[in-house]
Amino acid sequence: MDNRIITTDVMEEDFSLEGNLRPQTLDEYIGQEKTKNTLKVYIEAAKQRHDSLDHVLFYGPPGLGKTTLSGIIANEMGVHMKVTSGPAIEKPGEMAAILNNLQEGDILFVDEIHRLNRQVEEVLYPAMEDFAIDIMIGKGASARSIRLDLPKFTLVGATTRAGLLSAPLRDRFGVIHHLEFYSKKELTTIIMRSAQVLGVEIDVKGAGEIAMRSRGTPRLANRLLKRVRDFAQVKYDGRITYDVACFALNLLEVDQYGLDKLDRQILTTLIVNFKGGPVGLDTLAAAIGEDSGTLEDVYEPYLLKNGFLNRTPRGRMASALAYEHLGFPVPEI
Ligand SMILES: Nc1ncnc2c1ncn2[C@@H]1O[C@H](COP(=O)(O)OP(=O)(O)OP(=O)(O)O)[C@@H](O)[C@H]1O
Ligand SMILES: [Mg+2]
Repeated sequence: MDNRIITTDVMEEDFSLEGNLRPQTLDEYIGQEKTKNTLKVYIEAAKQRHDSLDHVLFYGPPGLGKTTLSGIIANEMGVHMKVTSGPAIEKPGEMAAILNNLQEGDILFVDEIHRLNRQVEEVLYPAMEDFAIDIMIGKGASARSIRLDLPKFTLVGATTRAGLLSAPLRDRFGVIHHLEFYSKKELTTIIMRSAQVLGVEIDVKGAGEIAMRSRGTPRLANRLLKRVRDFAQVKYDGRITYDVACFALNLLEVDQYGLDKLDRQILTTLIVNFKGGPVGLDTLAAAIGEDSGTLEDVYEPYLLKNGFLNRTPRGRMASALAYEHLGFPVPEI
């Protein structure tokens, strides 16, 4: 169970937040400029032609705004959005029913689209390409397939693992966008906006401090903001300043780089027990009492991306930055 405050998974407390904090229009959506600008053009063009939008695929790490963007597209196009997810649809018939119930121009949002099973996925091929589904009627020798026309709809797919998407499915998306981690400046703007929505007083330095520790991820920025707000309310006068943000985030043990206790434990173990590595994934996982899959998928990516950890053919190694950040002397090479 991943119950760290810095998890990018959706936590229960996020639900009450996500509704109001989700931007509704492209102009309210902060960052991802390239994606935003191209989407703007496609939406405008489709609207001028009174046509539906091309199928869109968003991929990138959790909590960066894929679901949010999909909602914005529906909003800007003035159409309905039906939401489902890869693991939720088990049978081809279920997918056919969903498609059949769409109206002209509607958006079908499929989250975790890489988790659709093969047969369900195959229903999507003709649906995306020809706006039709093939349905089998009858049994045995008299079985035949009939083609059912669908309204022209837009499929918006989201995935955190683009590599797991099959080629035939990927090729049917006209527009593919990779969402990037947000800069500190963008996250600061997002936090200022969220604070306004929540009715919390905050200054730019306070927002900046939360932004710096949010791992480039808006979901996390909003969650940390909410936690810091609680401290501000109980321990201070309710206003979030730099000092209040530092105080609260230090108590939550989320440091200047957004690393938490477990991240630091991984690096410390690597440095102290294994002389900085290289050490195999399994050995390191056993030393910190975690399973190696979780270590690899959940904890490692952020450490790798930010240069605390290096992956070599002989195993994991702590970087000079890791030594410095944790206050160990950097070894001579
Ligand atoms: N560009 C943005 N500006 C402001 N807030 C944002 C932005 N992107 C995301 N958020 C906020 O971050 C939260 C998470 O976004 P969202 O649910 O869209 O992420 P996601 O990429 O779909 O994540 P997952 O992969 O876990 O489904 C939302 O509550 C939303 O309010
Ligand atoms: Mg989502």
